[in-house]
Amino acid sequence: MSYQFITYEKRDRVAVVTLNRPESMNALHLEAHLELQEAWEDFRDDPDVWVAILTGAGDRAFCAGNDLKVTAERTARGGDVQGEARPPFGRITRDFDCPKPIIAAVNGVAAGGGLELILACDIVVASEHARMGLPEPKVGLFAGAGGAHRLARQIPFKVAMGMLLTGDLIDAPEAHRIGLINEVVPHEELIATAQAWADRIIRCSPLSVQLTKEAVFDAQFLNIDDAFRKDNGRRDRLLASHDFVEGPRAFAEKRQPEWTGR
Ligand SMILES: CCCCCCCCCCCCC[C@H](O)CC(=O)SCCNC(=O)CCNC(=O)[C@H](O)C(C)(C)COP(=O)(O)OP(=O)(O)OC[C@H]1O[C@@H](n2cnc3c(N)ncnc32)[C@H](O)[C@@H]1OP(=O)(O)O
Repeated sequence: MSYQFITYEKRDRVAVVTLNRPESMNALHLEAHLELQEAWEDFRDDPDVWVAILTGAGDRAFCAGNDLKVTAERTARGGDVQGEARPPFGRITRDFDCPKPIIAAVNGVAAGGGLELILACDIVVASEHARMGLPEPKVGLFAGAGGAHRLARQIPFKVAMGMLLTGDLIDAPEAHRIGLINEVVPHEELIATAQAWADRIIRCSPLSVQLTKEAVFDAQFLNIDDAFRKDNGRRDRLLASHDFVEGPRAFAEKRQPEWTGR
C-alpha cells in the first residue's frame, strides 16, 4: 500500500510508522488520519509483525494534533468538518487498542491528538527536546480522541487535570518525572532506543505479549468479573498453544525459544 502522509516500513517483526507531514508539524488532517488507520489495520492483521514503533518525520514535531489550518479552511468553505471529526474522535486511538504493543518514539512536540496518540501507545521514549500537552481548550475543542479519559488513568489525577484544563505543554523531563513516558534520551539516540525496546519485546512469545496487553486493557475498562472471565479464556488459549510448549522446553534445553505466536 503506498501512502502520501505517513510512511510504513516492516523489518524483522517490527513495523515503523512515521507521520510524514513535517511541513505542518506532522499535524493530522482527515486524509492523514485515514492512512494511519489503514496502517494500523495492516499491522494488527499481519502475523509476521509483532511490535510497532510510531514516530514523526523531522526534528520539530512528533504530531501537532488536528491540522487546525485545514479545519479552518474547510469550516470557512462550509465543509462537513463535523462529519470529518466524528470518526477520528472515536477512532484515532481506538484503533491502537489492537493487542500488539506500540512504542512511541517522540521526536518533538506532541500536542492534542499528538499526545492522544502517545496515550494510546504502550511504551514511550522521548527526545530530550520533546514537549507534550492537550491544548484543545485553547482552540475551542476538547481532548475527545482519548485524552480526556486516558490521561488521568496514566498520571496523577490532579496533575492530569492541571494539563487538561489549562492546555499547557510540559517538557520531556517533566513528562518522565510524572510517569507519562518511560525514557528521555538524547535526540540522536531516540530511534535506536525505541528499537531496543522492540527487540526486548520480540524475544518474548508474541501470543503471551498480546494476551497480556488484552488482559491489561480489559482490567482497565471492564468490571472485575468480566475481566477475570476473559482472562480464563485467554489462559485456555495460551495453554493450548505451541508457544506454551516451546517456552518451558527452550528454557530446559538452555536455548532461545522459536516462537510462532500460535
Ligand atoms: C477536530 C476536527 C477534526 C477533523 C478531522 C481530523 C482528523 C484527524 C484527527 C486528529 C485528532 C483530533 C482530536 C484532537 O483531540 C483535537 C486536536 O488535536 S485540536 C489541535 C491541538 N493542537 C494544537 O492546538 C497545537 C497548535 N500548535 C501549537 O500550539 C504550536 O504550533 C506548537 C505545536 C506548540 C509548536 O509551537 P512552535 O514550536 O512555536 O511552532 P509554531 O507555533 O511556530 O508552528 C510552526 C508551524 O506549524 C504550524 N502548526 C503548528 N501546529 C499546527 C496544527 N495543529 N495544525 C496546523 N498547523 C500547525 C504553525 O502554524 C506554523 O506554521 P507557519 O506559521 O510557520 O506556516
